[in-house]
Formats: sequence, structure tokens, C-alpha cells
Amino acid sequence: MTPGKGGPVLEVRDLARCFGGRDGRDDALAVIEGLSLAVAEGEFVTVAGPSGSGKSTLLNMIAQIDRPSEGTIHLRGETILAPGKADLNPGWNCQIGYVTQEDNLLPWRRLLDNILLPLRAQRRLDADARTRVAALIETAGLTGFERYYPHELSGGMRKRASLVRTLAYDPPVILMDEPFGALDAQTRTELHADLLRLWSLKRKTIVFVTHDITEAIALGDRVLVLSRAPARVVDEYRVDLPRPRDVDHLIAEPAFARLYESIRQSLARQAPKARRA
Ligand SMILES: Nc1ncnc2c1ncn2[C@@H]1O[C@H](COP(=O)(O)OP(=O)(O)OP(=O)(O)O)[C@@H](O)[C@H]1O
Repeated sequence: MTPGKGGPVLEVRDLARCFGGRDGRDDALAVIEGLSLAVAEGEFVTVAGPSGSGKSTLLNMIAQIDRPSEGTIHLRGETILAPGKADLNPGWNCQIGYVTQEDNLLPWRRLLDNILLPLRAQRRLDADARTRVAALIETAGLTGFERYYPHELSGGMRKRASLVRTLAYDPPVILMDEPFGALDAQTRTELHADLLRLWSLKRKTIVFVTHDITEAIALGDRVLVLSRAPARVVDEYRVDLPRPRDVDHLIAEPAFARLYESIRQSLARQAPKARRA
């Protein structure tokens, strides 16, 4: 494992997650088994894997929404999650931002109120925070839409708002689960550029799950490929393409094509088949 410069900020050690099989039922599903990874400070790691291989389950555990059957998760060297234990330190929750497949904006709140919600909940909505939020809204191209309700915004704008909401409360680690999956190709490309621009402002540590090899390479410093369930990391590719990256130009690079083909073959070796334990 090569977490890169600066040492790991996030570490997953020998993680396992099994669903079902309780009350004597013989239907336990081993979704993750022996999965380890480490992510360095400021690193952008993308994770690809077959459908149903446990990518969301992995992020849910890092976000402390789910608990592992085995293994531990560490943030800056401290154990934040272990099997069967209550939250080791609930304060860690605001250290890890989670952008899911849904934008999760509250429909009855205006865009700005949605973005400010976590800051209000954490009692951190001071003048500095408001200035930071205004700058993020500007960078994401949402200036002028602050008083709009979510249903008055496009899908891409809602995604940008959800991203800005997470960046606004400044968690050191951000998890992203196929955040642009449901959008059209043009909007996705625009959002890739927005995300890279927003990321370059603060260089957050990001773990980004995707099905899309182009997206994995275009965004990531490193691409991890998961096996079919029970998932573990089977391959790892360093993306030595210069930043800032322009996705449209990047895909014409021979180095991009070589990497794409290696990752495609790695994924092809993983059939989307879950194992009943
Ligand atoms: N709460 C749960 N109870 C039982 N099984 C679950 C639960 N959550 C997930 N699973 C199972 O775990 C497996 C992995 O699901 P998960 O959503 O993590 O996969 P994924 O790799 O994110 O899939 P996709 O790429 O299709 O989004 C699936 O077979 C799913 O049915």
C-alpha cells in the first residue's frame, strides 16, 4: 500500500462486513473481507469495483453509519470504529463529510439554508464561516441562487449545493459515493471541473467511489480496484498525470489510455457475483 506523502490520515485495517445469518438462518452474506487501505493527507483516492462489491458499505462504515463485523478504522492514528462498540468518539462525526448518491437537500429550505445547516448544527456559523460559504458558492457557480428552493434548481446545481454544504463545514476527510452518477455526460464533465477547482482550494482528503474509469482517473491521485464481494483491494494504480487537469484534454493523452486499459482489465477480472458464506 502506498499512501503517498505525509502519512495516512485515514486507515482501514482488515475490515470485514457480513450481513444477515442471524437467528440460526443460513443466509449470511460476506460483503467485505480483509479490506485494508490507507489515504494520505490531501490525497484524492478513487475506488472502483463491480456493482454490489460493497463500495457503499465501505463508505458507510468509514462514515460510522454502519459497523464492521471485523477490523478497525483509524483517523489520524486514532481508532474511530471497531466491531460491536458504540461510537468511540462521537466528535469524529464532523471530521468526515459524506456526499452520497442523493443530494439530501431539504426541500423546504432554501439553497443557502441547506448549505448552512451543518454549520448551524455544529454551532460554528460565525462571520468567517459565512465568508467561506460565500466564496464556495461563488466557486461552484451558485451565486444568485441562494434563495432558491431545491426544486427550482437543476440536478447539477443541487449536486454542487450538496458538495458546497459538505466543504462549508470543513471536514478534513470527505467521502463521495458516485455523487454524479445520475447526471448527463455534459453536466458530469462540468462537475468534475468544479470539484477539482473546489478541491484545489483546500486539498481535502477524499475517497470517491465510482463505476466510471474515466472519472476515477481524471479525479484521482490513486485508483483502487475492489474485488467482487467479499471485497478487498485487488489492484492499485497511481495516476501520474499533471494537475490541474482538464478532463476533455486528459482523455487524449497516451498515458491516460494506458491507465484506462489496465484498470478496465482489472475490473473485467472481477465478475459481479456475491458469495453466500
Ligand atoms: N443493510 C444491508 N442488509 C443486507 N444486505 C446489505 C445491506 N447493505 C448492503 N447489503 C448488500 O451488500 C452488498 C453490497 O452492497 P453495496 O451497496 O455496498 O455495493 P456497491 O458496491 O456500492 O454497489 P453499487 O456499485 O451497485 O452501488 C449487496 O449485495 C447488498 O445487497
